[in-house]
Amino acid sequence: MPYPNRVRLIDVAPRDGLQNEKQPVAAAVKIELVHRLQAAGLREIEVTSYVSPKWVPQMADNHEVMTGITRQPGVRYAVLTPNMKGLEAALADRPDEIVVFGAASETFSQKNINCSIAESIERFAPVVAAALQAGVAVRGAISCALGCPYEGDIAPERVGELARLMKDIGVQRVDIADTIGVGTPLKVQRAFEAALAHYDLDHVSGHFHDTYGQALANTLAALQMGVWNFQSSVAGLGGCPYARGATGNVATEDVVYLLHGLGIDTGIDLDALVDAGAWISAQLGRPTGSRVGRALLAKPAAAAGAAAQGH
Ligand SMILES: CC(C)(COP(=O)([O-])OP(=O)([O-])OC[C@H]1O[C@@H](n2cnc3c(N)ncnc32)[C@H](O)[C@@H]1OP(=O)([O-])[O-])[C@@H](O)C(=O)NCCC(=O)NCCSC(=O)C[C@@](C)(O)CC(=O)[O-]
Repeated sequence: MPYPNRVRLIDVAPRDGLQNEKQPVAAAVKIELVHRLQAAGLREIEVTSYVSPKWVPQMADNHEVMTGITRQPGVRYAVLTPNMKGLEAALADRPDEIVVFGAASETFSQKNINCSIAESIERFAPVVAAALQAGVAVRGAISCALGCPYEGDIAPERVGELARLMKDIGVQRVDIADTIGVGTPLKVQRAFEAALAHYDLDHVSGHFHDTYGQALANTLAALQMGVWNFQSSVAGLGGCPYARGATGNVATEDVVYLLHGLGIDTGIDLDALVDAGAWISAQLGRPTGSRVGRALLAKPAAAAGAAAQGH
């Protein structure tokens, strides 16, 4: 299959990227990060999550962040909601999309949201119905789709089964999430084949962590299947607090460089994105986790500009 002509990227840094930070990150910094991402051309941003602050204290400022951003027309702002309590608080802050997050692994489901997979679907059903009723789009994350920190290998059938359950309760699109970055292209292919039995190509996306350095190869494998929606995190920030050993998401800068090199349109200004990645990394007191970011920041301006165009 030829590569898609365009790819839609969802930057998850403000949520997935910052939920795992040991140090507190001010709401003003999160808001500024969202502004920088939208200025760089991101049209979908995962802003925060409405989860229990006892479980993830880093997202306790969800209301402040969601109400503090200056929204740009054409940008979709998404938030995570695990239950009705989260949904009710989220709806008051007017997200464009909510994300329910399940897992293809029973153990991870218990560790992350304190219930079984079957219970999670029961819990999500009224959340999905109420969001759709309110005119808010619904996405579903299938965590541990390519492997689990507690159970090891995950059979593609389990990904397909969760996709089916999500489809049945009205989830409009699903993310195939490699929570701990153990996937390889063959696993990606099998997991997507399983999900594509229930969702079409326009309604599946890839969410790859880069723990084993496979995330770009996995992105390419999904692209070769026609997948054109991906999640990534500027500066490679990220990780799940309930996934032992998980490191950052693939860096948005690295994915954009790959895509532009393939001649695929993203609508993203790579230089502005690299600046955003350098800025948030400076706020966190460390260098950017993006290889492309590091390379372009080290180059003289003219050469960096050419590289940004994929030459
Ligand atoms: C789902 C629960 C709440 C169950 O947790 P629980 O302890 O079973 O829930 P509960 O209903 O018994 O409530 C416990 C307390 O939390 C409160 N509470 C309950 N719900 C909420 C809420 N929505 N907002 C605010 N507060 C809430 C509730 O009011 C109560 O407060 P108390 O009475 O003790 O004072 C908990 O397990 C939880 O919040 N988990 C979230 C974990 C999380 O955010 N993980 C990271 C995101 S997933 C991820 O990163 C993976 C992903 C998506 O990126 C894809 C990938 O890479 O794989």
